[in-house]
Amino acid sequence: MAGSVQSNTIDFDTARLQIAQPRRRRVQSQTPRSLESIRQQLVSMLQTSLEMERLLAIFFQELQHACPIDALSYQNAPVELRIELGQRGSHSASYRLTHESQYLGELVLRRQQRFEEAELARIETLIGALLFPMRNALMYRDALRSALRDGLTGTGNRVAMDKTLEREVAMAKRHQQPLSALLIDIDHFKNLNDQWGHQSGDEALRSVANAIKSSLRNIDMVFRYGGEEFLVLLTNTSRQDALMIAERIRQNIDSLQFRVNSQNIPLSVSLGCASLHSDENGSDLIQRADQALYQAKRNGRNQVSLAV
Ligand SMILES: Nc1nc2c(ncn2[C@@H]2O[C@H](COP(=O)(O)OP(=O)(O)OP(=O)(O)O)[C@@H](O)[C@H]2O)c(=O)[nH]1
Repeated sequence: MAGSVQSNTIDFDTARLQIAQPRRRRVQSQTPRSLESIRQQLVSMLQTSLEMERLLAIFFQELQHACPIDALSYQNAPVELRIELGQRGSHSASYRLTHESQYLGELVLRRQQRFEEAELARIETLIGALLFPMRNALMYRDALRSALRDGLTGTGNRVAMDKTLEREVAMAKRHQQPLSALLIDIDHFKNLNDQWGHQSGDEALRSVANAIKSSLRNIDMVFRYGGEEFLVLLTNTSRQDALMIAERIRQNIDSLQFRVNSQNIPLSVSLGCASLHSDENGSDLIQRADQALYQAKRNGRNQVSLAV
């Protein structure tokens, strides 16, 4: 049987009205009491978290009492958020969620059977309860991300780095998986600043950060370690593989076309590469990567050095 798509837009202010007047006629003729009690239960459960993943899991679970669905997917491309719950179904109901001019994302509910009109009305009432917590979760996520991000390059900042390093070292030890670190430092960056100005230096930092990010898998993590230094954490990556990745980053930056006033400015980086030993902690790992980086600089720059 062919699937169907039913699309709707849910606006925050409309939803607010809906919450203020929950006994809408079209819903009342169905099962007003039970729907209202499901909604109240949902509202109180949604107050327990500011995490979008958790909110949608609660919504998915509570929605089943009002209208069985097989899958829920949420996507908010501008904030790079995508959450999938359950199995896919051939029929779907889509909702574009907004608050005034703020876009809150797209919600798609799927199941094997077609959605009835009365079911859509129940779903819409419950989505109304989801919008306030969803807006708060997006604000919380945004605040959290800015607190952990370097404003200039969009990479993780030192706070994020310290937290992640500790977590990844613990995970690597628990699962007995390799963990590698790359310390990357731009060569002769002071000259670039002195010759072309601080703003061009900032541009170069952004270009290098982007080149590092695009040389990696999504799960690898990039942090701004200092002024013109970056740290990359490579989960489940052996020493040999880390060396290969380091070399790829070096080449990608070496071949960057970085221009100031239509003049080509050569950019290169030196890299120190280290893999976690079983008896060391995160700062030991970084220290060995730093020593290797120092060696790469001493050996003439624009190269990778592997820690012992
Ligand atoms: N434009 C810009 N420059 C920065 C920033 N943070 C640090 N720097 C500069 O980065 C330069 C680092 O210089 P050095 O540590 O001497 O290193 P280098 O010139 O890259 O030399 P080597 O690392 O030995 O190749 C300094 O001039 C800092 O002022 C920043 O956010 N923006």
